[in-house]
Amino acid sequence: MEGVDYLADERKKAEFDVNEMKIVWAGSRHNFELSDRISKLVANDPGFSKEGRTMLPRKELFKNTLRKATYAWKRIIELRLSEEEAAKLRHFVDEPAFTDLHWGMFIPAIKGQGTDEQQKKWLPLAYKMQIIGCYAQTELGHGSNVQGLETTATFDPQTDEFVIHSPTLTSSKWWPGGLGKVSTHAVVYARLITNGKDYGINGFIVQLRSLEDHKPLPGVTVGDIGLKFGNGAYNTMDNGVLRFDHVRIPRDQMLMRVSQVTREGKYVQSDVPRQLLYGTMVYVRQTIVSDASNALSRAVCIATRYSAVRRQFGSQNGGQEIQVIDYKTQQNRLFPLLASAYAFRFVGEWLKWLYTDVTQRLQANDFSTLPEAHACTAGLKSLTTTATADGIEECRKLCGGHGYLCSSGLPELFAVYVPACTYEGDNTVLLLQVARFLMKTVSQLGSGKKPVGTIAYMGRIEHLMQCRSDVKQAKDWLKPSAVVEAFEARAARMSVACAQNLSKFDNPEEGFAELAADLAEAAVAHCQLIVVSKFIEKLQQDIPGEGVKQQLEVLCGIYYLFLLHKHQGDFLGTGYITSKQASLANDQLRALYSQLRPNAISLVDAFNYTDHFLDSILGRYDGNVYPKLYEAAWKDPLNQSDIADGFHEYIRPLLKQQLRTARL
Ligand SMILES: CCCCCCCC/C=C\CCCCCCCCCCCC(=O)SCCNC(=O)CCNC(=O)[C@H](O)C(C)(C)COP(=O)(O)OP(=O)(O)OC[C@H]1O[C@@H](n2cnc3c(N)ncnc32)[C@H](O)[C@@H]1OP(=O)(O)O
Ligand SMILES: Cc1cc2nc3c(=O)[nH]c(=O)nc-3n(C[C@H](O)[C@H](O)[C@H](O)COP(=O)(O)OP(=O)(O)OC[C@H]3O[C@@H](n4cnc5c(N)ncnc54)[C@H](O)[C@@H]3O)c2cc1C
Repeated sequence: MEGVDYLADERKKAEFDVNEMKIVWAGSRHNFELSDRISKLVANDPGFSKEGRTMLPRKELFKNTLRKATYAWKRIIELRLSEEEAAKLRHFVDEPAFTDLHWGMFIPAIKGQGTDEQQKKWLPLAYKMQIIGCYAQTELGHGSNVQGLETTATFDPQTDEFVIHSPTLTSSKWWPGGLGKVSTHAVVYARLITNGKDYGINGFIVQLRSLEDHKPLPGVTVGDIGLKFGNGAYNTMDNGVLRFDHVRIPRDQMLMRVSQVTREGKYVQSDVPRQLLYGTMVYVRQTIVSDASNALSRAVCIATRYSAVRRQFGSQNGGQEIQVIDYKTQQNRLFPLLASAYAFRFVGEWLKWLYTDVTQRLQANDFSTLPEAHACTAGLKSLTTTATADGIEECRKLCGGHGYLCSSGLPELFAVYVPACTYEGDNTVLLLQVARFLMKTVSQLGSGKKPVGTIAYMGRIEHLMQCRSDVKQAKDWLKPSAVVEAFEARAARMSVACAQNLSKFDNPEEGFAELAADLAEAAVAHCQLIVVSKFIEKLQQDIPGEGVKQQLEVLCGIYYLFLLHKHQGDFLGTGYITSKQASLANDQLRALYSQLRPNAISLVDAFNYTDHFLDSILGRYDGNVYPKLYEAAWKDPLNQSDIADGFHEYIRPLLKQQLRTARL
């Protein structure tokens, strides 16, 4: 029945002010109002309908995305939306498109690596979308190893140009989003060669297609790399392949903030660190951390609502069966994911602050916090995307058979999300970057250099190496100081153990390669400590709204106690807790699940997602799942006729043959 709220009883159980929680989730009242307004604007516009998306063949799917992306741009202009509003609109349109890379990487690369003059020339064109750009770094043969890229940019002093060339098959650019069929320009990363000397990787703005007829320019071979994982999903994006045959560009299209080549061909290194060339990746990794909470909360919202609607077993005297959300096993799989969505939200907010801070420092030529910013963005990108991709898949399983239907929204969400574990840095490769940072920190402990920021705990290494948990009863695990010390001691001990093992090798690089798996685990421990600490710090702020803070405390407790339970081998193995204390942590975790249960539906309502954005029958706000599932099945193209196409060709002869056999 339309108009009935099947989750109304669940909503009545809430012990907190949901509207205030919506503001906490959004980060501020301003953000809430902005998201609320723009998400409704998109949901109510038929131009942004998602109907039938997963059924479309690739060419139609792609054309439909072009239509939507350009329609979004038209609306942005007509409504005179600000940059912030436009970004929100693209987010709620909810379909990966070339515009993600244009706004998300091409423009930031020019901003971060271009000189003032270059920014003045290129940014106005890009902001008006008079040129469309992508970020062409990865090649067929190399992605993670940026120093191993093979494309060359050789300076020709005769003509004052760079010659961009793909010398081998493996040097073909491969993967850039928006490249395959749309971009007119790219920031291309290539080896800079001048006066016969190779100066390593640099960025260059290269025009690829004519602005008149969109044909590839002479010397440019460009196309799409082919179908990717899942129905619909990331196939809306034209990830591309690109080869250059001695393509000439003016010298001033080398991005020259980090280093320059003079008219005479002299290479000049600025006094900014070379790592700034990687600045766009730091920026995007930070946005990916914020996006993790979007994707995970979306899956959790679907699984939580459906778990309250779905009933199995336990009917007493002909009454209703039990809601599956009341099974402790369901809670133990679902509630830590709900808690993780909130945890990633808050660590994402903090990381945004850290990124803004490092950017301001860089502008003032203070490069001191760059290594920490790199370690935090790399590590948290790895941690949150791994947990989110795994979490979306767990949510699908939490919805039983119906989770496997595309109409649940979960298969497509997973297919779109899972490459986040690979793009913008493979998650293992990124953890090893964090491990290098940790090993460097440990090796400098005796030097008098005081560790600061997220690594400050290493400054208390002597205490952290020998302290023991003083937890005596389950509720002691609710004390923030007990928890932070536990996570600090675990992270510090794992790092120190790695450093001690590394010192046994004559060649440190050989040692690092041999111990890589342990090092990656130490990096995970460090990153989990950051997430836990930032959640606890959030709770120390003034949080208005009846019961809001209490709910966040429950979620925070679930987040860290679940981690403690899952990784208890680390906590026990490093000797910080006893098996009795581990068992008390588990008792407390179960108690928190019971506290969370009546609030579960309202905690996912606080994400304030429209049904359009969720695009899931199982996650509908009103919980009216079964009639809508039934209705959706009949919309499948297979059900357009009672007799399937192919019946006469294949099934009928088979049945006839069986009839003949039966007669024999
Ligand atoms: C129903 C469902 C529908 C749903 C629809 C949903 C629709 C949603 C819509 C949109 C979704 C939004 C999601 C976002 C969209 C994102 C789009 C995808 C974009 C992807 C783009 C890319 O992938 S671009 C390519 C990225 N490539 C990489 O990341 C490569 C990884 N490799 C590296 O980063 C590095 O090379 C390395 C870190 C591995 C280092 O290598 P190496 O050891 O060789 O080091 P170097 O010699 O180069 O340098 C060593 C030195 O530098 C320090 N360092 C390294 N990196 C950095 C850095 N970034 N910043 C600062 N410093 C750095 C390093 O620590 C070393 O320092 P030392 O002091 O010398 O130790
Ligand atoms: C959907 C999608 C969109 C993308 N968009 C873009 C884009 O717009 N622009 C762009 O330039 N690129 C893009 N990429 C490319 C992406 O950035 C790379 O795929 C990514 O950086 C991983 O590199 P790789 O493919 O070389 O993986 P590899 O490095 O080949 O990884 C393969 C395996 O080797 C392991 N491995 C590699 N090195 C090490 C090591 N040192 N130690 C231990 N293990 C190691 C990895 O953990 C992994 O298991 C995109 C990729 C995808 C999937």
